Amino acid sequence: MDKNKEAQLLFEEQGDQHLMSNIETPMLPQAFNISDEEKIATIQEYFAGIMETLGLDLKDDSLKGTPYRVAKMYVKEIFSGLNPDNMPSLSVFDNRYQYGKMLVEKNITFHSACEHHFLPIVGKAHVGYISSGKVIGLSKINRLVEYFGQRPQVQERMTLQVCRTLQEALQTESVIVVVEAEHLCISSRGIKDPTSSTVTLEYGGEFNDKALRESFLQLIQ
Ligand SMILES: Nc1nc2c(ncn2[C@@H]2O[C@H](COP(=O)(O)OP(=O)(O)OP(=O)(O)O)[C@@H](O)[C@H]2O)c(=O)[nH]1
Ligand SMILES: [Zn+2]
Repeated sequence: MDKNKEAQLLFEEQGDQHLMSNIETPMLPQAFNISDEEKIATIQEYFAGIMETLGLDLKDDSLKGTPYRVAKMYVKEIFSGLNPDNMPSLSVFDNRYQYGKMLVEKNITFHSACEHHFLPIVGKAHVGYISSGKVIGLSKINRLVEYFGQRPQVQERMTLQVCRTLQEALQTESVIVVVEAEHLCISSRGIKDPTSSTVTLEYGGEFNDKALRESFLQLIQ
């Protein structure tokens, strides 16, 4: 069956339920059994192939280290969020502060990469939550955004991943996440629009209330 037809039938059957439940980055199970060093060695080889195919002379002093440099950067830096070992530990503790209103961590700068073109996504995330008894170390929110950013991503999935993980850690549905970002695949190639940006949001619990959502949006302006 034609792929579009298949997707349409699935959508008619399940509404957007299947979209919401499928927020994990699609991964091969064997990926978790390969060490970082093995991944770097393999990627280095393939990347050298890409450079050679482009006609670059890998004997050149400036180019010869590039395959290793790129491989190390992929595994240890810009795609390090594919390795669950790098998931930040989210220190959550009891809310002893008697603080019951919304907490906002805003303007969290992050870098990611678009999974369609492997070009940078650069943006800011804004996160709010209302404690149901648990609070989280502030920097852990920034670390979580960074972790999910360090993967090939689509912005919609990243937004949901941050929101769901915080909801689980804080044991409350009352979390809101707004992500605004520039996609270099839009600004620097293809349509080459340097002024547009992409905004996504996800929320639950008390943020289903329009007035509360609006006061969050006002705070992040
Ligand atoms: N929904 C969504 N789309 C994205 C994201 N990042 C990039 N894209 C889009 O993914 C699409 C891939 O489209 P294709 O037609 O397969 O690729 P392409 O020929 O390079 O498309 P152009 O970018 O229009 O030149 C493009 O429209 C991108 O703008 C994202 O985070 N979310
Ligand atoms: Zn892209």
